[in-house]
Amino acid sequence: MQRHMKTGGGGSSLVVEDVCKTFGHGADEHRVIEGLSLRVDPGEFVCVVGPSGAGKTTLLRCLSGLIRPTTGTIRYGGELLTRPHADIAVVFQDYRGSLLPWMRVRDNVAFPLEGMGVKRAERNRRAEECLGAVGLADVGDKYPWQLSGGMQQRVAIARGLAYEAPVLLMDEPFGSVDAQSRFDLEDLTLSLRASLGITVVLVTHDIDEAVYLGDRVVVIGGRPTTVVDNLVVDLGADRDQITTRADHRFTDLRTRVLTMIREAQAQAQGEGPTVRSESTSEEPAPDRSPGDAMGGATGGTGRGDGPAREKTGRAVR
Ligand SMILES: Nc1ncnc2c1ncn2[C@@H]1O[C@H](COP(=O)(O)OP(=O)(O)OP(=O)(O)O)[C@@H](O)[C@H]1O
Repeated sequence: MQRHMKTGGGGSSLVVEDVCKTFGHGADEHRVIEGLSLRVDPGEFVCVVGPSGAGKTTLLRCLSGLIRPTTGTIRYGGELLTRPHADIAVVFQDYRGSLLPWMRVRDNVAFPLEGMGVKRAERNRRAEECLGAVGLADVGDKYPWQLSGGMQQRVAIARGLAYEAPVLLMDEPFGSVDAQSRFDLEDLTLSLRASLGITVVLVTHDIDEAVYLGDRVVVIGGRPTTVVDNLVVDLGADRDQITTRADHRFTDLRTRVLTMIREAQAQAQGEGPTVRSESTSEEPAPDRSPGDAMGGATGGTGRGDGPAREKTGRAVR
């Protein structure tokens, strides 16, 4: 792996505090997210799961600075995030919509750097380096349509890495590829994270994927959406598609997350119990630190350093 690639490590903390996001106005107003708080510390790998339409992409777009919350704040390194930040790169959902078919692969990877004022020689150097990092050192001269779906998604990841940003946001990045490519891309992401020390926030529909990849799994849901739970994944740093997925701790966590999502779905449909997050309570318990109240990893990032436990935000009935 390209250990000399620059990323600046995991950057700074991302802190989401009491965020609401509403679309539309008047009769068309739709409050998607309400009172959502979350903290991601440098170097963490946090997966966000929730029912379809819960607002996962909306949350990620807020974290990227592409859209702003209606109320509440998002801070990066203590500073209010009001626009895209050089430290935060995004890999979008569908490579087919994000790669430009008339551009060679190398130019696709280098393209966003042009707008950042990076000189051509440096753009090409970074593109080649990032293509090497995703195992595509020899395809720079090809066009995206000459590559398989899995390879195209690797190109999209290489483009995210080319920013050399310490924080990588990924929106359902493997949703469009076949199952085997998905496993390969998951392992690629884990090894990039380990070698570059970056912070990753990944949104996925796939609960198994979230548990396999994450140091933490943040479950969102409800109506409007908030944080339902925040689970530490105690599976250690070395994960393997066969043995990790067969581990009883993996299956236990998957069952817990799936149960919570089903409850959140039922509640959103007006059938189930009210699911309310302690971590997003307007009045955090007095014995909690602000970090705890925000669903953060205060007292450790939870990277395989203890038994699976709910840090904050337990579902309460
Ligand atoms: N720009 C927008 N204008 C109006 N409504 C929007 C906009 N973006 C998202 N929404 C609405 O916000 C809600 C959440 O959408 P979002 O795509 O964030 O959910 P999601 O959890 O990512 O969904 P999925 O899992 O199906 O991809 C949906 O009801 C969607 O229609």
